Amino acid sequence: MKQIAFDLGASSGKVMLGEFDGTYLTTEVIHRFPNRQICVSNHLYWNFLGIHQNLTEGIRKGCAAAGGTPVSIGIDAYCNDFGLIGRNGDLITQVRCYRDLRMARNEAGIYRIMSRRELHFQNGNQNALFNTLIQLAAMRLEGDGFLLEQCETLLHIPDLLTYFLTGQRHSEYTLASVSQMFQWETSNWDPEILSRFEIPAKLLAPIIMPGTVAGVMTKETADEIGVPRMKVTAVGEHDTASAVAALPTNEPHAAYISSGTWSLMGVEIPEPVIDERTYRYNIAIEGGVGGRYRMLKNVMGLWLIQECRLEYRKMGTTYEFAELVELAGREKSFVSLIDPDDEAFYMPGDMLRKIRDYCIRTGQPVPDTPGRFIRVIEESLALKYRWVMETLEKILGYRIESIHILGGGGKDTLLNQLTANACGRTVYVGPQEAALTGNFLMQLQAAGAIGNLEQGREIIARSTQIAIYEPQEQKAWDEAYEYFLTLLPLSE
Ligand SMILES: C[C@H](O)[C@H](O)[C@@H](O)C(=O)CO
Repeated sequence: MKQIAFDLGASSGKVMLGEFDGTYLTTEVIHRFPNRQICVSNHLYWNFLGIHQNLTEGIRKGCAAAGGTPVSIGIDAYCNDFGLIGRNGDLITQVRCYRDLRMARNEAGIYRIMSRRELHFQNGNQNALFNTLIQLAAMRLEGDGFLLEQCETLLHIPDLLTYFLTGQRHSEYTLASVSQMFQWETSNWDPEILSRFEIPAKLLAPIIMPGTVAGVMTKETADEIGVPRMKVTAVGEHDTASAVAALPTNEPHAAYISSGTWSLMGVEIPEPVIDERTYRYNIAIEGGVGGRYRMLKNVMGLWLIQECRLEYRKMGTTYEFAELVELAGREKSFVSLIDPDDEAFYMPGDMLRKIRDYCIRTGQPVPDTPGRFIRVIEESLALKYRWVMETLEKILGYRIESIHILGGGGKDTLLNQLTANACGRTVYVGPQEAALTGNFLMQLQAAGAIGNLEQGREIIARSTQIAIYEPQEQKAWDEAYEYFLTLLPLSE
């Protein structure tokens, strides 16, 4: 049984062909392309049409490589960003990037409508300016609310791509669950939030669960692409949900780090936990596949390195990611540390200066070579993971036994080892194409090839090479952690 999976990250997209023979899942990347937010007159956008073109290109290549019609295709991407469909079925708005400044410009006004606290207790989502709700509120406050009245449907990126393939308008559950407009009790849109923020309920599409069929490619689209018509399956369309689905274990006390542009560190829980501590530490409760919930914290992640790389490229030197990691590996430990989630690091641009300024502000030596900058970032990320792990342990009341690094960030072998050292836990790395792998699992479930997530995870454990890192140098890391804690804001 062959399937196509499409995964869009904030720095790249990929299409994979997967084949399940009843025991093993084998996968092959058949198309990849770069992705990045585009700044025009101080607004940040995604090149949605380019993304769509790469999807169709990937489907064409996938069908050719499959040597027949694949059973289905599944689409996942980062969350929150959306397009609005007008009365004629067209895409009316550009797809903005979640880092766009319009939310920061309107922050005070937005949280006057409903406070951060009230919002968190309403559905447990993290308070973040990138949430769909906050983007919509900013649109209204900047005078674009008429679009919400006039347009027919809001669709998140994977749902938007599915719509252009099938003509069907749905809101996939895992994406809806992180929009800050979802209600757990009814598994539907939250009428209280919609009314307070004046979001017309008709704008939001019916919710569809992962592992079900979202539609069939229209004849026109199939002809346009030049492929046979095939099913589009709703997978865990939030890439993090798909990545977590691909955990190669059924161990209940394992933590995961979905590692890419962001590092999403968390655990799976059987029921949402929303309390003073999840509010205080801004821990998110998000919907997962297989009836699970994802309790996690966003850590700034490899974005910091991606942005440094870009700075070096602008200055005339192109470093491969692995090259930077190798340079960092040769540097001395714990010269300077940063809080990776300091708000200074959120927006694109000028990352080297921002790190330099942070070190000056906190009285630490200023890094002056690529290796030193990356060392600072990697050690700081590893220490932030420890803070997240300990915070989750306190809230959940159990010890996290192991950490699984999922996604492309697992290629960073230095960070894998530093994570084991900082957290004092065995770190398991893989699958590196976790979102795509989890995407395949939900397609297999929809096709009836697997019965449940546990079974799917056993298949992944059999089919994937998992690298193992054991903790080292515990005493030095404990000391560094003591200092690191002094850098965190008081609420942490
Ligand atoms: C804003 C981020 O995209 C989001 O929190 C994260 O969950 C994600 O989707 C990572 O790709």
